[in-house]
Amino acid sequence: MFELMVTGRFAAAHSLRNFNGRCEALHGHNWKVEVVVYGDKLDKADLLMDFGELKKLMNQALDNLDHRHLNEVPPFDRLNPSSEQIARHIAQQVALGLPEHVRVRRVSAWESDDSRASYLPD
Ligand SMILES: Nc1nc2c(c(=O)[nH]1)N=C([C@H](O)[C@H](O)COP(=O)(O)OP(=O)(O)OP(=O)(O)O)CN2
Ligand SMILES: [Zn+2]
Repeated sequence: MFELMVTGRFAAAHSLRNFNGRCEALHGHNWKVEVVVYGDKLDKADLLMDFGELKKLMNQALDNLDHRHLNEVPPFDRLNPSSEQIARHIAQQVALGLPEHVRVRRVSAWESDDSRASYLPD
C-alpha cells in the first residue's frame, strides 16, 4: 500500500454552539490541515497520484473556508465548526475529486500547535 500526505493552512473565525465556555464567543484560529490518502496502484509515472493534484483538491476545500466566519459557511451554518467537523468536511470534499484507485485515510485539522482533531472515513 502507498500513502501520500499533503499539508495546507487556512485562517478563519468561528464560535462553538452549545459549548458552554469561552469558545462559544466569536474567535479565530490559523488551522493547519493534513490530508492523507492511500492506494495500491501506481500510474505510468509510478505515482499513486500527483502531489500537485492532491494539493489542488485540498486547497479547493480550504479556499472556501479561508478568511470566513465559518458559522455562516455551509455546512457549518447547521453543523458546529469544530475541528472534528472541519476535518470530516475536508475529507468529504477531497474524496469527491480523487481518482478511483485512491482513498482518503485521514484528515487532521490542527487548531493550535498542540491540539488537532482527525477524521478517518470508514
Ligand atoms: N475536541 C475539540 N475540543 C475543542 C475544540 C474542537 O474543535 N474540538 N475547539 C475548541 C475551541 O475552538 C477553542 O478555541 C479552543 O480554545 P482553548 O481550548 O481555550 O484552547 P487554547 O489553545 O486557545 O487555550 P489553552 O487554554 O492554552 O489550551 C475547544 N475545544
Ligand atoms: Zn476555536
